[in-house]
Order: sequence, then structure tokens, then C-alpha cells
Amino acid sequence: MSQFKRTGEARSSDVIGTAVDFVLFGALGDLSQRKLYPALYQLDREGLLDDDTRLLGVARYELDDDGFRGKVEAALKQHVKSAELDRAAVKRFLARFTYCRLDFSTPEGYQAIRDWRQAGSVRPMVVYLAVGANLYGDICRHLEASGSLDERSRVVVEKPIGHDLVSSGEVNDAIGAVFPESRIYRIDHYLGKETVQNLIALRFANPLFGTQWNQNHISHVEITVAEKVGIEGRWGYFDQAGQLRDMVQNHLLQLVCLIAMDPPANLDADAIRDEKVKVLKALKPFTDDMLGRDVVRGQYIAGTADGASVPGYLEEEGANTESHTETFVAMKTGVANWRWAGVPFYLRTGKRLPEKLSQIIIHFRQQPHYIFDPDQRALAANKLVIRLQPEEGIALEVLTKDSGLDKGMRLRRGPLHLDFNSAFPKSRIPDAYERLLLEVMKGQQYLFVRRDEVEHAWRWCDSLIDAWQDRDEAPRRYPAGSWGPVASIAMITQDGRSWYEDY
Ligand SMILES: NC(=O)C1=CN([C@@H]2O[C@H](COP(=O)(O)OP(=O)(O)OC[C@H]3O[C@@H](n4cnc5c(N)ncnc54)[C@H](OP(=O)(O)O)[C@@H]3O)[C@@H](O)[C@H]2O)C=CC1
Ligand SMILES: O=C1O[C@H](COP(=O)(O)O)[C@@H](O)[C@H](O)[C@H]1O
Repeated sequence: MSQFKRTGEARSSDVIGTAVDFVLFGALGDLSQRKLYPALYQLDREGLLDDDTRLLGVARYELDDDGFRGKVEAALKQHVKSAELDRAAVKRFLARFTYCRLDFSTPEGYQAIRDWRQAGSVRPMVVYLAVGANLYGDICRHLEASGSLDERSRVVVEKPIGHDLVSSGEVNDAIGAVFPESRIYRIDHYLGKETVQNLIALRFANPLFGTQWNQNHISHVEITVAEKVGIEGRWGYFDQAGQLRDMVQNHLLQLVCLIAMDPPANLDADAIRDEKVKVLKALKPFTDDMLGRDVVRGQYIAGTADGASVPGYLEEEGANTESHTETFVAMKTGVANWRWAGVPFYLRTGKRLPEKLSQIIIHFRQQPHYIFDPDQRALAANKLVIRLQPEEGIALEVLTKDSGLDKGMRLRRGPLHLDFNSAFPKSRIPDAYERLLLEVMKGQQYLFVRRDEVEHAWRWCDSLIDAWQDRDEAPRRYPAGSWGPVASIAMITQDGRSWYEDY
């Protein structure tokens, strides 16, 4: 598995064999501009794009190569820190691009991709679909019919894969009719985040945690993925989805899998994915009595973000004022197996919360017999805090004696802290897309989601969505800038616990 990468420290083994012909559908869309060009540029700047790698941007606007390169350059200026925009690196990066104008939904014009490929390339082709899932089937079919693909071509697809189990099956069937599973790369960008990958190292390289990672030693697990942003002009998409589909079905469940899975036999993609699927299959199904007690849906109303007033969800541009779509969800769930029996997993995620914060807290059990100050009893347990963003790092909360002659045996809680930025000061923590793009170019699938993972995740979410639909209850309101509906706090306090607040 790849380790931390530092600027300027590219090793030749990172690039050997990674030369590809990279075709980007949706080359003028939001994802390409905000995420994919910056990520590809950073790889190039760090010497991780093979000299022979070529890039083809495909979109439906009339542009020539230079006009298109101008758009890519503008995207870099907007989305890459100016200190990281090196003139020579930008020039080299832009020179890799060719542009192709195409309406993706019709077969006409796809020969241009075949011709571009056939200009002497021996490299595998990576087709990145930065477009809505409704186009995945058409594009795959037209690529195949035009003779643009060969037995090494790979396809990268974005989330969401469908809207539920049935529609995800249709999308996967359409892609699978052209590409075998071994050449389909389903992105969940959380799997590209440095700390998320570090979960695998933390759990399976440290005997200390390996022996403690079960219901004998862990009392509960808490996962918070809080977003400060609202729906950012994406009302049309978001209102059809809601926070459960947008964030839980993919990102949060992937985090649950990495926390809860059994050790894989090795680091092969399928060894890891087999273990993740077992977790998804063991997720506790929702029953009617759990709905009112263990699940909270919320929707933000007007409030503040960074001290400024912001509108509520129903006042956002394009909003339908009747919408019951949730922008927040909190739930208590669990993994019904030997390792996790009786260990609640508390999940919460929402938009327009006070800050951007993603963290996992592993709460260890208390000692069986307590001998210190009775008033400090609640303190006396270890917590492992795994911070994904904003500052990536891992802290283990331990108890020590409070120093000072007057303190007796009073306990003090303090972190053993590994902050990646200060521990590896020369490192630039790469964006998730950099890692993921590099792995696609290497042909490694361990950071990508297999079809059965997607489908088991949908199956579990569908049962909750169906129950919500039957009830048709309005979500609970919460002001923008708060930590969600009060009921989400009550949900965890009913178990004598609270959300971790040492932000
Ligand atoms: N943006 C993001 O941050 C994220 C996006 N995603 C996923 O990535 C994918 C792309 O999203 P995003 O970039 O936001 O979407 P955009 O709508 O911004 O980009 C899609 C692009 O595809 C083009 N397009 C659509 N239909 C055709 C067609 N028939 N022929 C040619 N071009 C066409 C659009 O052109 P036109 O503008 O002319 O319609 C647009 O430029 C989606 O699946 C999304 O769910 C996932 C996570 C985050
Ligand atoms: O996939 C998505 O993720 C983002 C949050 O990603 P992050 O890396 O900024 O945590 C979310 O805002 C968006 O709605 C969702 O589609």
C-alpha cells in the first residue's frame, strides 16, 4: 500500500507502468474543474504522471485545443493555491491535453476517440465519467461500438450510483455490459483521504489496537461528518437525494466498514472488499420502534455561517417549499456479529453545521474496578480520536495523574497526539482525488467500491428510506450554524452518553 507522499520525493516506482491515455467525459463540468484538474496537475507537478500520459478532454462545446487548455488553466488558477502554481509545471501539464467535442448520448463522433487512441498508443485507456449516472450506459456502449476500447481499458464512475438498490442495479448492469468488474473503478472520495487509508494501517499494523478492537474493549463508536456548507446551488440534485443518500449510503458506511471489518488476509483489493461486504451485510436492519428512538432527520432553517446570515434549506435558490428532504441525519446502529455484539455505532452528518469536521471516536470501556476519585469516574476511559478533516491526525486520549503537590491522585485527561501536518512537516497532504487517480493509473482497485458493496449499502438505506416514506413526517428543524436538531442530542443521551465535543 502507498505511504505518505512528500512534495518532490516521487520515486521512480510510483510512475513506472502508469502511463495511460486518460479520457475525461464532462471535461467542462464542476467536478473536473474543482477537483480533477487540480489533482492531475498536482500529480504531474510531483513527478507522478508518466511522461507518456496523454489527456483528452471531452465536452459538448465548440472549442479548439488551445481554447480548451485555456479553460483548464483558468480552473487551476481558481482551485490551486498560487504558491503551488509553477509556470513550467502548468505548461507541461496543459501540453498533455487534446480536446474533443461530442454529444455523449449519441453514437456519432465517438470515432474521434478511437482515432486519438490509435495514433500509436500502447497505453491502457482510462475513461473517467464526470457526468451524471444517466449517461454512463450510453457512453460505455458508444465507446465499445466505436472500437475505442480494448481489453485493458478501465472506467471510473462517480457517485451516486443510482438512487436506490433497483436503479443502482440498472446503472451497474449498463456499465457491466461493457466493462468487467476488474476494470470498473467506483469512486468514493472518502477512501482517498489520507486518514481514512491510515485506518487500515492503524488497525492492522498496531498490535496494541489489534487485540483491543472488539466488544470486550470498545463500548461504542461515534462518527461525525459535519459540513459547514449548505447545498451550494445543487438544490435540484440534493432534494432528490437528501443527506442519507448523499453522505451515509457511501462515505459514512465506508467509514463504518473500515472501522468494523475483520482483518483481511492481505492488502489485495478483493481481500479488503470481501471483509467490507461482511460488515454491510451485518448492519442492523431498522425496525419500526427504532425509527422514533434511534434515528433523527433534520432540515436546516435560516441561521448563520461564519457570523453571516444564511437562508434556510427551503429558501435556497430553486427550492420547493414543501420539501421534506433531510439535510441532517443522526442514527444509532450496530454491526450484528461476534466482534461488535452490543456495541452501538452512533452516526451523524449534516449540512450547515457550525464547522467542517469529520472524525471517528472509538470509546474504549472503563476498567472493571475503579479506584480513583468517584467524581472523576466519567473521565476514566480511553478514547481514540481519528480526525479526517480539517486537520488530519490521530489522538489517543489517556489518563495521567494531574501534576502538583496539592492534586493527590486526581486524574487528568490528555492526548497522545499524532498530527500529520506537524509530524510530517514537509508533507503536503494530497487531496483524495490525487490518490484515487494515481491508483486508477496503476490499475489498483483497493480504494474503489465493488458492485456488491454499493448494493448492500443501498439495501440497508432503502429499508430506512421506505420506512420514512411510509411515515411521511416532516424533518425536525435546526438553525443553520447549530449542531442539528436537539433530538439528535437526546438520542445519544438516552444511552447515558454524549457526542464528543473536544473540537
Ligand atoms: N461536483 C462535485 O463536487 C461532485 C460530483 N459528483 C458526481 O460527478 C459527476 C459530475 O458532476 P458535476 O461535475 O458536478 O456535474 P456538471 O453538471 O457540472 O458536469 C457534467 C458535465 O457533463 C456535460 N454533459 C451533460 N450531458 C451531456 C451530453 N449529452 N453531451 C455532452 N456533455 C454533456 C454537462 O454539460 P452542460 O453543462 O452543457 O450540461 C457538464 O459540463 C456526477 O455524477 C456527480 O454526481 C460526485 C461528487 C462530487
Ligand atoms: O460526496 C459528497 O461529499 C461532499 C463532502 O465531501 P468533503 O470531502 O468536503 O467532506 C458533500 O458536500 C457533497 O454533498 C457530497 O455529494
